[in-house]
Amino acid sequence: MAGTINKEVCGYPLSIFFIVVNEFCERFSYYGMRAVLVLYFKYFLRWDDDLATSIYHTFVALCYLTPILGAIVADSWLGKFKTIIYLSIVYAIGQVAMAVSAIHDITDTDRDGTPDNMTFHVVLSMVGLFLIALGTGGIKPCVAAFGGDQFSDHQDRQRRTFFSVFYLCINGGSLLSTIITPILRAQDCGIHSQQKCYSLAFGVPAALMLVALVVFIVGSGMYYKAEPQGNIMLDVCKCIGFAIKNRYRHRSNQYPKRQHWMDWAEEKYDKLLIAQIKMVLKVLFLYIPLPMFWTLFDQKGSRWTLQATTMNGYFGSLVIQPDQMQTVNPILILTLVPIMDSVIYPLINKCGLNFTPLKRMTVGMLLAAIAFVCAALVQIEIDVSRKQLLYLFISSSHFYFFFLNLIFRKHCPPSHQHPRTDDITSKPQEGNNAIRFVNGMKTAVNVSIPAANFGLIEPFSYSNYSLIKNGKVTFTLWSGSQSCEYSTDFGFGSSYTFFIPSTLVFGPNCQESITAAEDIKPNSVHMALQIPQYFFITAGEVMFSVTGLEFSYSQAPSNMKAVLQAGWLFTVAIGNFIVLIVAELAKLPKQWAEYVLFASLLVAVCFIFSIMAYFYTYIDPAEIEAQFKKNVNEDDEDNKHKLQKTEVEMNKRDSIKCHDEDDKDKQTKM
Ligand SMILES: CC(C)C[C@H](NC(=O)[C@@H](N)Cc1ccccc1)C(=O)O
Repeated sequence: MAGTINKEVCGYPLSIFFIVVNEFCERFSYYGMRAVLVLYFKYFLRWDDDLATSIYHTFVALCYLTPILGAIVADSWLGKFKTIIYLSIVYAIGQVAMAVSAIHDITDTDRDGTPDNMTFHVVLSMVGLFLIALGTGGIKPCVAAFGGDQFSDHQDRQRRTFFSVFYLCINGGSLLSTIITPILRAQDCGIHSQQKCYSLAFGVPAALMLVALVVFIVGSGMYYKAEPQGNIMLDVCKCIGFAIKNRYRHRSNQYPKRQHWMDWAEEKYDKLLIAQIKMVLKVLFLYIPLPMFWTLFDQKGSRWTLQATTMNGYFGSLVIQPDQMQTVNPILILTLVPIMDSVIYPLINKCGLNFTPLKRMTVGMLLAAIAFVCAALVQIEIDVSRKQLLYLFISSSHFYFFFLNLIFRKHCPPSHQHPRTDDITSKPQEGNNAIRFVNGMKTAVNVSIPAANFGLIEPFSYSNYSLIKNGKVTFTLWSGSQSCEYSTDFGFGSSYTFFIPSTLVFGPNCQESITAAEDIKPNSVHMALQIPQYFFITAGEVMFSVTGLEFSYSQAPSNMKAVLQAGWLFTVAIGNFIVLIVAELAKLPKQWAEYVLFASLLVAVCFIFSIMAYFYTYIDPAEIEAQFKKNVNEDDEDNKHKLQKTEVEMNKRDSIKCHDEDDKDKQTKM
C-alpha cells in the first residue's frame, strides 16, 4: 500500500473490518436469494422445470461473467471504492425489484391468491435478476482486491490471513442465508390472501444488501483508495496489438530475436506497461486449466443434490432435505479454513516442505478428484440397493396383486380384474413418495391431506398417485357425512398403495383398519455417506480457492489487481459451461461412470497444471514496478545531466561561435 496509513488493530488495518462485514452481508444477500430462486420460478411464476433450471444457470453464469466489467470500470475509470458503491446500489435495487415482483397481491385483482398479470411479475423479476448479476459480479473482484489494497507491502502474512477471513465471511453469510431464507419462504403472507412468502425470502436479502452498502460507506474515511490509472485495459489491448503487429512486420530472420514477444512493443510503449502486461499474461496462462476444478465443484448444487434425493435423510429425529446437504460445504469451510491456517500449513512448513500457493492449488485439484471418486462409490451403492429394491418390488407387487384380484373378483366387473399398467415401477423424483389408495368399499370415498387431494375414489377403484414429502402425514377419509383419520410416517423415495377394506368403520380413528402395501421401499442408502465427498471437495476448495484468491492478488501488477480477480472468477464461469457441455456430450448411461469421467479429467488437467506451475516463477509486482520507476528516474537524471551537459556545450559552442563571428565581424569591419 502506498501513501495513506490507516488505523491498525493487532497489526491489521481497521478498514478491513468494514470490508469483511460488507462481504458477509453481500454473500448472505446473494446466496439467500439464490436458495429460493428455482422454487420461485416454479411455484410463483409457474414455469416448468426445464425453463426454471436454464434461467437459473444462465443467471449464475452471468454473475461470474460480469466481474470483468466491474474490474475494467474499477481499474480504469472509477477506482474500486466508487465502483463498489455504485454497483452495490444497482445490486440493492435489483434485490428490491425481486422482492416486489414476488408480492402476489399487486396484480391479484380478483383476490384468489394467484397473480392476474404474470407478465408484470416475470418482467420485474428478470430486470431484478439482471441488476443483481451486474451488481454482485461487478463488485466481486473489486471487494477482494480493495481488501488486499489495505495492506502495506510488508504485510504479506496479514494479507494472507485477510483472504482466509474473507473466505470465512463468504461462507458464514451463505450458510446463514441458505438456512434462513427457505424458512422465510415457507411462511404464509399476503394482504388479500395468504400465499408462500417469496417476497419476504427476497426482502430479507434485499435488506442485507442495504446493510452491506451502509457498512461499506461507514468505513469510508478509513480506506486506502488507490487512484484508477486511466483506461488501462485499452492501453493493454493496444500494446498487445502493437507487439503482435510489430513482431509480424519483423518476422524475417534478419531481425534479432527478442526475449519475449511483448518486447516487440518497446518501440512505442512504456517498459513498465510491457512488464505489467507480461505479469498478467503469465498468470492468465496459468489459469487455462483451472475451470476444470470449478466444473467438478459446481456439481455439488446439481448432481450431488440429485444424488441426495435418492438417499435416506433421517439423522435420528432430524430430517435433512436433499438440498440442505449443500450447507455441509460452508459448515466445513468454517472449520477447515482455521485448521488449515493454524495447524496444517504451519506443520507442513515445520517439516521443511515449501508448500507454495501453486502446490496447494494442485493438491486442491487432486482432493476434488478424490471427492468425485467417493461420489461414484456412493452412486454404485445406491444403484445396487435400487436393484435389490426393484426385485423386492416385483415380488411384493405380484403377491399384492394376487391378493387384490382375489377380493376384486368377488365384487368387480371383469374389466376391473387386471393389475393396472400405470403402476409406478421406478423411484419417484426428488425424494418424494408416491401414494395411492384402493377403495374396497361399496361406497365412494374421498381422501385428502393438506398438500394433496386424491379425489373421490369410486367403489373398487384405485386413486391416481400423489407425490408427498417425507415425514408424518395424516389422511382424512370421507364417505358421505362420515370421516376418519389415518396417520403414517414416510421416508424418502417410497411408493405405497393403501387399501381401504369393505369393513372400514368410520369414526375418529381408522388406523387399524387400513392396510398398506409397500410397492417401492424408501431410500435405504443414508445421506451421511455423502459426507466424505463433501469433506474432500471442501478441503480441495480451501486449498484451491482460498489460495487462488490470494495468489491472483499477490501476482497482479498494482493497476490490474481487480482485472486479475475478474480473470480468476472467469474460470468459474467457464467451469459452469463445461458442466453443461460434458454432460451433454458424454451422455453416459451410468451416473457413477460420469463421476469417474469427471474425476479422471481433473487428474489429467491437474497433471498439466503441475507442469505449468513448475515453470512459473513467483514475482513481487511492487518490487518490479519500483525497479522500473527507479530506472526511469535514473534515466531521467541521466537525461537531465546529458541535457545540462549538452546545453553547456552548446552554450560554449554558441559563445565560441559568437566570438568567432564577432572576430569575423571585427575583421570585416576592419
Ligand atoms: C468459490 C466461489 C467462486 C467463491 C465463493 N464460494 C464459496 O465460498 C462457497 N463455498 C459458498 C457456498 C455456500 C453455500 C453452498 C455452496 C457454496 C463465493 O461465493 O464467493
